[in-house]
Amino acid sequence: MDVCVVEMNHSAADVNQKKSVEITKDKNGISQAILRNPRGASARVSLHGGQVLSWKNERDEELLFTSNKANFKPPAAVRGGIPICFPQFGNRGSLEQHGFARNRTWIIEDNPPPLQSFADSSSSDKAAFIDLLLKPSDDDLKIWPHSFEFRLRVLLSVDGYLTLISRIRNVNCKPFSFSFAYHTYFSVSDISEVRVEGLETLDYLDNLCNRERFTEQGDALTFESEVDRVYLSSSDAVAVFDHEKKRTFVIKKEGLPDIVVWNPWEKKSRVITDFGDEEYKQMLCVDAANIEKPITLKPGEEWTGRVELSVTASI
Ligand SMILES: O=P(O)(O)OC[C@H]1O[C@H](O)[C@H](O)[C@@H](O)[C@@H]1O
Repeated sequence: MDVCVVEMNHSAADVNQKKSVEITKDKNGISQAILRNPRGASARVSLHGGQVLSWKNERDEELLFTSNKANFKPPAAVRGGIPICFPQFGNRGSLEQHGFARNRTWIIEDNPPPLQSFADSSSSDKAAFIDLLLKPSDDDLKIWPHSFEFRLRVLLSVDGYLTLISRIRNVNCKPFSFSFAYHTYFSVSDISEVRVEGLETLDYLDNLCNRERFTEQGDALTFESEVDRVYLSSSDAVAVFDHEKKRTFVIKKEGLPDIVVWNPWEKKSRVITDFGDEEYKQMLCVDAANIEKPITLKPGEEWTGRVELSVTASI
């Protein structure tokens, strides 16, 4: 990777914060922010899509999946990491699949409006973080005629937790509605060794059955074929257990009632051009999302949706 260090101009008078964030360019010339914590964990966020492309623990192990066939050149969406789905999820609307936010170039915002502080480990005081901003272009307004400001903070805590906080403000003179997802590709050892807990007894919409509504019957979700579901109104914590890697991901969320679970399995993999045939084994998407009931913002209103990802060793 070609690295070109650019001086940041954070107004926050926090020297440690400045040291822990480096702005570089990738080999396609796209700016990216590298966040580091004192224990050696890191995260990499591309301005293309405002997309987290890497999250590593303190042993330098990658925790997110990115396809070997991913296309990193804009305006293609990058297959892996954490694409942002906004203002549409999937093909539930007239826009391109998953909306346009993941295909746009975001900017770094040096002085965003203050965020409410969180009392937990993701407190910005001790973390490395970057603030990004997306506003619609004139062309965007032609396909989605709603002025918005989308602020994304990506934050790596001292514990290595990765937190994404999205704030979407209506700066228009009429209301608008949108759907949203943090489309998170977790790296797993082998999908057949993975189970997801926290979804039991929930209703879900099955995208493989025309979004028909079913109720989850199992104690845990395991994988033997393609899964593409939107679990509705889940609790605010869901866990992904990876037996082989002895690793557990915990997804905690606020303002995001739904959870999408997706693995394309073998047959679907073959028709996705930026995805290797066998790569489905190494990934699982578990998205904190708001899909079933779109969010409506009146003029001047702001919505916040937050996800915190952590990883622990499991026995
Ligand atoms: O191929 P993409 O546009 O990135 O979408 C990848 C997947 O995203 C979500 O998980 C949807 O539920 C799936 O139906 C879709 O296949």
